[in-house]
Amino acid sequence: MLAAVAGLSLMNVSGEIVASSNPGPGSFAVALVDAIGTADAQEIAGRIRVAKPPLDPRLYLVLGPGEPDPLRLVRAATAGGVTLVQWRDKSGSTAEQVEAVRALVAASPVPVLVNDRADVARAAGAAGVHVGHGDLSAAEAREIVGPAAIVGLTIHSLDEAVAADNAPIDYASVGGVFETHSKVNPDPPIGIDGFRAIAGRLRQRRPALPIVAIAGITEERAEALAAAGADGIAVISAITSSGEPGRAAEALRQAFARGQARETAS
Ligand SMILES: Cc1ncc(COP(=O)(O)OP(=O)(O)O)c(N)n1
Ligand SMILES: Cc1nc(C(=O)O)sc1CCOP(=O)(O)O
Ligand SMILES: [Mg+2]
Repeated sequence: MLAAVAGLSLMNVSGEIVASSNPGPGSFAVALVDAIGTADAQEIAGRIRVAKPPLDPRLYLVLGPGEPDPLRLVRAATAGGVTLVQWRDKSGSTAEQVEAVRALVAASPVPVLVNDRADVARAAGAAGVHVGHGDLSAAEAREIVGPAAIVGLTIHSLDEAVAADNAPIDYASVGGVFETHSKVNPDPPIGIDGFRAIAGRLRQRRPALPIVAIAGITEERAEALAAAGADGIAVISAITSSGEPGRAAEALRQAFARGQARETAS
């Protein structure tokens, strides 16, 4: 697969280089063969344009090996409206994580990201990786997963927002907005006002960066966060503990859409 992509990229970029010198129709083919034969690897690499998987962060489900049937959960939740999935395994071996993520990628109709482990994301063919304070930096994660992958970054404070100004990321996740029982969050919840302040600082420098909110998000809070300008909500328990993941996802999506409508109207 990689060899096929490399070969096609070499052909495409060589074709662009030759076309830019306006050769006549009779000499294009010869010039193309010459360009391929003398191609400079660095120049080709620098000219390749890569398409990222589309990122729709509206309803982001985070789940891990504690779920009794992760694939079934993801199928139901995505049918209900989950737009992005993250595998978050804080203790499994590398081999276990790669196996789990490969299965998830095959089962999920939406992009799957891997928490913390850029190496696992790459090995398992995931769409990208999510990192936070104390993990690989965003730049290090990007080095591993490459330019076509999605890299997400947790932001817990205004200082972290400032530090992220030049980080090579595709979205930021701001939290912990409310108290959560799904992980130990040492800092007090930032609340909706804290979310607004951090999102505002991130958007000063990067107005187009998608920003999701995380921690303790329920249906009611989903609406309030959308109205406060969130591009998405990331949840664990609101879906995994609901008993009906498809319905829970639908309700969260509807609540989020109501909040977005309020934001647009204001
Ligand atoms: C979408 C999303 N947002 C935040 C986090 C938390 O990341 P991090 O701070 O690195 O903590 P761990 O999840 O690694 O314990 C996340 N995973 N996903
Ligand atoms: C994985 C994670 N990160 C958080 C952060 O604040 O950085 S909160 C969190 C768990 C969110 O789970 P729930 O939706 O059940 O509260
Ligand atoms: Mg992490």
